[in-house]
Amino acid sequence: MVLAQLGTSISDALARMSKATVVDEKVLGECLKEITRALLQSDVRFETVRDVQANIKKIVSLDTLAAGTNKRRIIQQAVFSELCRMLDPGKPAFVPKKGKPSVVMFVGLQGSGKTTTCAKYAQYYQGKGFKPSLVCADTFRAGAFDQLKQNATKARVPFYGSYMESDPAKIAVEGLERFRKENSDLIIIDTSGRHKQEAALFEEMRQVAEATKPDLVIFVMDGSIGQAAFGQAQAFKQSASVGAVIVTKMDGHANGGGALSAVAATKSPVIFIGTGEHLGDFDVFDVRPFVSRLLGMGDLPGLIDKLQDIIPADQQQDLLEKLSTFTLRLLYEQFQNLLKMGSLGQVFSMLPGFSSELMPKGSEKDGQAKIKRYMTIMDSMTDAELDSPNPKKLMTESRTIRIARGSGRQVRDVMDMLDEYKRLAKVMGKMKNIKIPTGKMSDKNQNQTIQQLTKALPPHMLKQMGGIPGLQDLLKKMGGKDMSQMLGGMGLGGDL
Ligand SMILES: Nc1nc2c(ncn2[C@@H]2O[C@H](COP(=O)(O)OP(=O)(O)OP(=O)(O)O)[C@@H](O)[C@H]2O)c(=O)[nH]1
Repeated sequence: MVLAQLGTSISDALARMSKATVVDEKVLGECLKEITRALLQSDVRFETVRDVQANIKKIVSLDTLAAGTNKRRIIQQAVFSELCRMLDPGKPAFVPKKGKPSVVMFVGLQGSGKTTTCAKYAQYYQGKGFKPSLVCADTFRAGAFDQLKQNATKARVPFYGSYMESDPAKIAVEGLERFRKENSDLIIIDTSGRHKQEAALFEEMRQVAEATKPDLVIFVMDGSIGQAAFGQAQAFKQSASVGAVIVTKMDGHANGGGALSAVAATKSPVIFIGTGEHLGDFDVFDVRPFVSRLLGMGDLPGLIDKLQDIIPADQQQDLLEKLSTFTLRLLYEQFQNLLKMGSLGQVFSMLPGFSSELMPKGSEKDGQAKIKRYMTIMDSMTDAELDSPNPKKLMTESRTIRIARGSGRQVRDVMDMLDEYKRLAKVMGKMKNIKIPTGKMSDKNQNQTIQQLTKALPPHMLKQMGGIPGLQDLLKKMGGKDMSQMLGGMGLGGDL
């Protein structure tokens, strides 16, 4: 089962339970059965699923819950915290520090996505202000150096390698020396892979590690192997003092839930997940926000991070000002920003309860197609239409027919697009006035902000965010961010 489906199945089970008039043992039992089934279908190990189920039952002892307690909320929280526990090995990994030279060595089987991931990792840290560099110590696979070179060039990161030298440890040391001289603060070493775990691979890894003394060894693993991840992660951990894991190909048909929980069971921290072939298809793996997204509860801090990567800081203010008149052109620009982000689903899934109409879970491709369709329609509009503060009013029958013809779509499609715009503009209008005070918030400030948010947010979104306690939690996490900046950056505050 693809991860998005796992999340949907679990949230569906919780939603069905929420609809029951009374939550009794039978309703709880049904809900747990569905959750168990979803986890097993996602290839999570049987023992883990059994523990999750037992722990939820332990937390939610219906008999002992006082009358009047919100049983649904307690069950939801229990599911949330059990999923977090399942994925959290409770051990943080080494984190490179800017300006302080670190060496990170990548290991993994052939085809796991190691070389691609080295470049993604370099690009990620470059975006955080580091000076990364890449060394190709893979002398086993012909073409490995060229591939790394290509990726490094794309990421604009300096690289080192050799077509002639056959000793990987020697190349690694030469690369280290070169980049230390150039003041790189994050030297990333890509090593050879093999088709299977074998002595020669481990011996080579040992030699490279001995010669370069890495601060961190990252094991890269293909997420589609599901439960088999347990054995693989265990073997690498023992042979190469692996300090962290990156699970790749979490975008495809991967039994990602299985791989992640299996890795966590070896007590190895997963630090990133690969979600596609492009360099930007790379997400920090942080258990709580991840589970939150999985259950459709959103990950706003993650979203802010992603947005800040995409919309340069100097354009954010500009965007805010433009927001005061939310025109179709602005919506068009925001769609462009979204498409630039590569996998749209990643971004949308970070929005709490984001419109099931525009971007249903598991159907991100359809959502993307819809956005492109809307953009084609807007391409057939005149400047006056795009810049109008009230395009619906402007839209006569003849204009609508002209736009439909021009874009090769039906009149109905044009109307759909305008409805979507209206819906987004309405929420945007409410959002832009909400200011979250910077710095530490006083209780009074926090209460005021919560009151504003409660009024502005659509009721179902508020519910999905966990009501007022959920908002309080969110504000704490956000510190001093401005709500309109956060949502406005998307141009899509809409039926979030
Ligand atoms: N869909 C998807 N494909 C990925 C991801 N990461 C890597 N790939 C693809 O997986 C294939 C193998 O990736 P490589 O980076 O060449 O693998 P490698 O582990 O370095 O292979 P060796 O150098 O032979 O050991 C390539 O086609 C990548 O584009 C990911 O997160 N998602």
